[in-house]
Amino acid sequence: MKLLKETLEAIKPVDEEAKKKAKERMDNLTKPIGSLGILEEIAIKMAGITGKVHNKMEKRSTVVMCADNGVVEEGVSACPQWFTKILTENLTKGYTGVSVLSEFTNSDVTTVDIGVNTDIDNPKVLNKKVAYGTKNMAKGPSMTREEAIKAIEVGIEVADKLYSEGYDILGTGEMGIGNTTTSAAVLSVFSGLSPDISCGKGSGLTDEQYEEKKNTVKKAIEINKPDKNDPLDVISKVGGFDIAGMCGCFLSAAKNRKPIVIDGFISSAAALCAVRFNPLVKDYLFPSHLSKEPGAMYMMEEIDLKPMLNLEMRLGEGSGCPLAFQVIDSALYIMDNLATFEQSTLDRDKLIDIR
Ligand SMILES: Cc1cc2ncn([C@H]3O[C@H](COP(=O)(O)O)[C@@H](O)[C@H]3O)c2cc1C
Ligand SMILES: O=C(O)c1cccnc1
Repeated sequence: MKLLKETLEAIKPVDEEAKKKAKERMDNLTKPIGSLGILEEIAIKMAGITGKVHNKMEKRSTVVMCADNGVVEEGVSACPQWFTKILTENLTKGYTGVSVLSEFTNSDVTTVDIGVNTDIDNPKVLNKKVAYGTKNMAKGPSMTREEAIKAIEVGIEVADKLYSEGYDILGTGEMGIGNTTTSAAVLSVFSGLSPDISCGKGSGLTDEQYEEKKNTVKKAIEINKPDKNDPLDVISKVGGFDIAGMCGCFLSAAKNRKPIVIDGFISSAAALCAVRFNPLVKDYLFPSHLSKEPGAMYMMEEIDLKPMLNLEMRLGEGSGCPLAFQVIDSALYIMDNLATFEQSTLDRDKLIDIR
């Protein structure tokens, strides 16, 4: 609990003065004011985080938290549970979507076993196992409160270490069969939305299985009665080790005054938990894309953030993060390189601000 407590206490607001200076420069670049939309917002937000108008995000990694979910025994995923272990190992071999996109975008993947239900003997997988999978949340809490704290602290430790090694920006991803079910439960608890709305078909379900998935989430919430005002209670009762670990990464980013990227539905569930721990965390988060999982839109609304892309992706793994790194690079490059009105010998006063 010490690390979590210290981390939460160390989170401070972003640098508003730097944001103001960044906005002034952005509005003085040769373009109609606000015309580069979210790219402008990204560059200004980054200034608030780093305290500098000009920024470069050269060293980047997507941290993939891998864990099994006991709720899989309710038949909430079409995929067998053992897929988790194989897919976790595949992350280190370059066989997954996030691996390929990371290679393409010159970024790393950090694979963490935070709770896969079998041992993984692979030096490229960080062994941070809290337990061999969670319990079935449809029958009782996913994990103990102590395990939830431990898993969040694993996430804080992993991200703290990466930032201290010189990573400029991190992304968050996951691997764990059944984790769209836990994420839907987290969303329903915090938002009050019915599981009929928060649940999607995840990696694929028949209509009949989909109905069962909704019933399972309803049952999990009914049995456990998570307290929406206590994120630790929500994570331990209806969350997963992957969600807890990613939540820890978000908290670490805010503590270290570093940027961090949200991927899809599951990563957003973890971001929502982090924001509920401390609302200041939001200013350190960059949502990459709007997942096609239907609950993703509500997740974004709940966190109150706007994703930068909509590519109708629904893969998870952190696959949106390497793409977001490219968009962020573009935004920062604009800030550095677009000519000012003065350089362009144009008169800014002739423009009308329609934002
Ligand atoms: C081959 C394959 C690769 C994946 N990569 C990510 N996921 C995604 O699907 C899983 C969640 O979906 P559900 O809740 O329906 O089980 C997670 O592992 C997530 O990362 C995958 C799923 C599959 C099948
Ligand atoms: O958006 C996601 O993260 C997602 C959606 C479906 C399946 N797995 C992950």
